Amino acid sequence: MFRTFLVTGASKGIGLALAQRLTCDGHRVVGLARGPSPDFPGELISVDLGDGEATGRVLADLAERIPFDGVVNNVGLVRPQRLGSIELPALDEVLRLNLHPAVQTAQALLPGMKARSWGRIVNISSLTVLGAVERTAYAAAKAALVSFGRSWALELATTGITVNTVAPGPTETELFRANNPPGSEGERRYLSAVPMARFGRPDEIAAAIAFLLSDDAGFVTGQTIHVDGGASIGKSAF
Ligand SMILES: NC(=O)c1ccc[n+]([C@@H]2O[C@H](COP(=O)([O-])OP(=O)(O)OC[C@H]3O[C@@H](n4cnc5c(N)ncnc54)[C@H](O)[C@@H]3O)[C@@H](O)[C@H]2O)c1
Repeated sequence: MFRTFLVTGASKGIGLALAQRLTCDGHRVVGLARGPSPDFPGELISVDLGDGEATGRVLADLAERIPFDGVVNNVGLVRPQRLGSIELPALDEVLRLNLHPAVQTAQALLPGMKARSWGRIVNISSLTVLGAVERTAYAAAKAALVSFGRSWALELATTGITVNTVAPGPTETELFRANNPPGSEGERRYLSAVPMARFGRPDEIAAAIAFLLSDDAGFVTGQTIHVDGGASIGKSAF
């Protein structure tokens, strides 16, 4: 069955790879991002998801004109800060951009999904929920997304709407490279944490999300899938 999905942060990286994958599978994808992308395969709407009012207006319009079957809350922001020099406005900015749009999209699309008794919400978390150097705000926000998913899954359990989380490990995207340039200490640290000894590709993360959006995943809810080359189980000492 072909569906219609909304993807936030869709112009690059994991969001773009997901849009391409879903389109290849025959689905319709509407994306939200700050800027245009020549590679985006569907309707890409320009909005700053950090602007709650503008986001609310865009979502109200979309929910009215398009019967969405699901949403992938993919937009995210990292501002590396070490304990001792954490600035509260930056902490708030990271928490807000990772969390507010997820609540807004879920709430905007919920009435339509409930009316059709079918829906999918997938939140994109991160390996850093396990703890990561200089990632206080980011890791906390990503842990909150896992928690959102479990609470929403329970609230919606009898509605036909599932809610799940994908937690990528280090993945070759602009966001990852901006914080961990080639040859940096960060790159070395992340690589050494992945038993498969390589970074993920955006299409590998997209494949796990596509599964959770599918009819095949109809009995899966409240779960977190780690797509991280084994990083979340760690390297065996034996
Ligand atoms: N790349 C990794 O290693 C990695 C690891 C774990 C989790 N993640 C998570 O995966 C998700 C996608 O990350 P990515 O690496 O593909 O990022 P990316 O920087 O490559 O892409 C981010 C996307 O978000 C959009 N975006 C950013 N700020 C926005 C704003 N204020 N308003 C609207 N759109 C905005 C950008 O336009 C872009 O489309 C994020 O939630 C990130 O935290 C990434």
